[in-house]
Amino acid sequence: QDLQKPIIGLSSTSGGGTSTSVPLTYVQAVIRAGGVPMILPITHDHELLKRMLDNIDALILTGGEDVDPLKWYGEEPLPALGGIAPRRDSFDVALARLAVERNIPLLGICRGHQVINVAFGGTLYQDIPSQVKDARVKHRQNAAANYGTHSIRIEQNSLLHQQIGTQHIAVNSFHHQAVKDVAPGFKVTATSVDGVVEAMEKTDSDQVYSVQFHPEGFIANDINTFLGIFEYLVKKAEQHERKKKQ
Ligand SMILES: N[C@@H](CCC(=O)NCCCC(=O)O)C(=O)O
Repeated sequence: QDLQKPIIGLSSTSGGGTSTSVPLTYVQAVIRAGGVPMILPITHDHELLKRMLDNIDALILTGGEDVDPLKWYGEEPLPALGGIAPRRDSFDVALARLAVERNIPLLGICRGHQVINVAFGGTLYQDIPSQVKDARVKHRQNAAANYGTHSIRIEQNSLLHQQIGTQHIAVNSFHHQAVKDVAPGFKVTATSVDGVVEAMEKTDSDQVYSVQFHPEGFIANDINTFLGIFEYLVKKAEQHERKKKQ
């Protein structure tokens, strides 16, 4: 059949409960990669959630607030924990679990990377500087999103390696939390020199993957080094769309 451009769902943030929004950089990156962006507003209505997933061909969990440690990985909040968004946590975790259950291609970015890890049983460092021994890399950069400030090393033949074609590159960095215990069924595919997890993928799937950095920040500024991360998702979304039509 004639395939239309696949619809890529983007999890939104609620702006304190009075709005639903996604940074424009995610929208621009999806369009550049050949997809149609669709913002998914936060809801706890399971029927609404399912209808949203019926109408997308892939899902991106976007960046934002810290994840509630007590609710999602059983830790008391440390003084260095940042702002949390409980309603968003529940929404994002439900989206991640339903997407995997329904074989919908899934990409997590920054917070989204961390949400995928806790959604499937992993834990987080609540604050890298106060918790990671030898934390000697600045993970909250004071530089534009289109500029890479620290390097990462990528596992050979990982999805990320296939998507961007290199095993060593500088990335942007806007986070103070990180994956600690990797969720069962996932593997680490990139790290920074201080051992912080910078990318993961599901071991029994080729369409569930996540990155701690922000590839969209480069793409929206016409730097296409990381465009392959989004183009791969769009390709998987096209396959999902084709299967839905069969
Ligand atoms: N709160 C977490 C995740 C940080 C994060 O997602 N940063 C990006 C915010 C901008 C955006 O919405 O993309 C942490 O600090 O580790």
